[in-house]
Amino acid sequence: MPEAESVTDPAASCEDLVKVFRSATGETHALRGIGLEVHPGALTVVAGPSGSGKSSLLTMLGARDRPSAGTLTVLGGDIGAASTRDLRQLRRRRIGFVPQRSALGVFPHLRAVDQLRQVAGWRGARTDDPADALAAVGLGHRADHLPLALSGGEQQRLAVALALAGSPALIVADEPTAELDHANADVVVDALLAAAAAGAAVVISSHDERIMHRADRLLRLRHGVLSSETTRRDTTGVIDATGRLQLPPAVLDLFPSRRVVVEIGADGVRLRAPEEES
Ligand SMILES: Nc1ncnc2c1ncn2[C@@H]1O[C@H](COP(=O)(O)OP(=O)(O)OP(=O)(O)O)[C@@H](O)[C@H]1O
Repeated sequence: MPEAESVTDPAASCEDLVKVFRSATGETHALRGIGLEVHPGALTVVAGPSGSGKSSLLTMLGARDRPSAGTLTVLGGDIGAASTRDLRQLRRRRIGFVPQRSALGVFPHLRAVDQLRQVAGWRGARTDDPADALAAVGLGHRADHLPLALSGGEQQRLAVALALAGSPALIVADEPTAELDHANADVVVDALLAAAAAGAAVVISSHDERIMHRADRLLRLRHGVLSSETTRRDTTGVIDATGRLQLPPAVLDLFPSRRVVVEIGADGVRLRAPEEES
């Protein structure tokens, strides 16, 4: 897989990204044409109601699934075109991933400290101190434990430590604080922000407003499309490839009849509800 990206390139980007799941009972369109970029040095949070497509999107950004249509580039590689072997290498060496069921993100038969050594080794970082990595997620006292001896929240924090081990270029975590209390959620977000500050591109999904407030960039999904993008400076609606405009939820509330008058003037474009005086 070509790895021609430069330091200023997005770590991951997609255009018109579509994911359709097919089963005996029919098709589910989980993602309906998404365009976005994930940047190094920033924490991007993906939010949205249950079923809006967060896991489907993160699974693909983590190079664990291929698009049904559209383009997806991760760390310079075209995910739709890459061989299974190339994808496996990319994931192992350069992407830290925390699955939604975090127990699936740990190795059941290895002590916590040995798991960290193993993963850091894959990423060419054999000098990393596993004790530091465990301490960073508040698990310093669990180094010699097997996952079975850890609580659900501790397993989730171990999965985060493994995703961070060896400083991968891209870290993708699907609801990495879902099983944690506020204090431990803050510890995990601190660790993810530290990785971003060190240059990684970090993208996580979350339902937690407190975590959304800590994001450098907040992307909201609705019914498989991107509905808004909020940075520390502003909130923008999203126009898809066919020209449909997705308004941020707070703005949508201003259009109760779901109709909009578009006025084009010398100063720019104004959107108003038909009920509103022009
Ligand atoms: N493997 C699959 N096979 C069939 N349908 C699927 C599959 N995975 C997800 N879906 C469907 O795709 C849609 C999006 O699911 P996804 O898990 O991406 O949403 P989500 O926003 O992560 O939801 P949650 O917050 O509940 O985890 C849902 O309608 C879901 O039922």
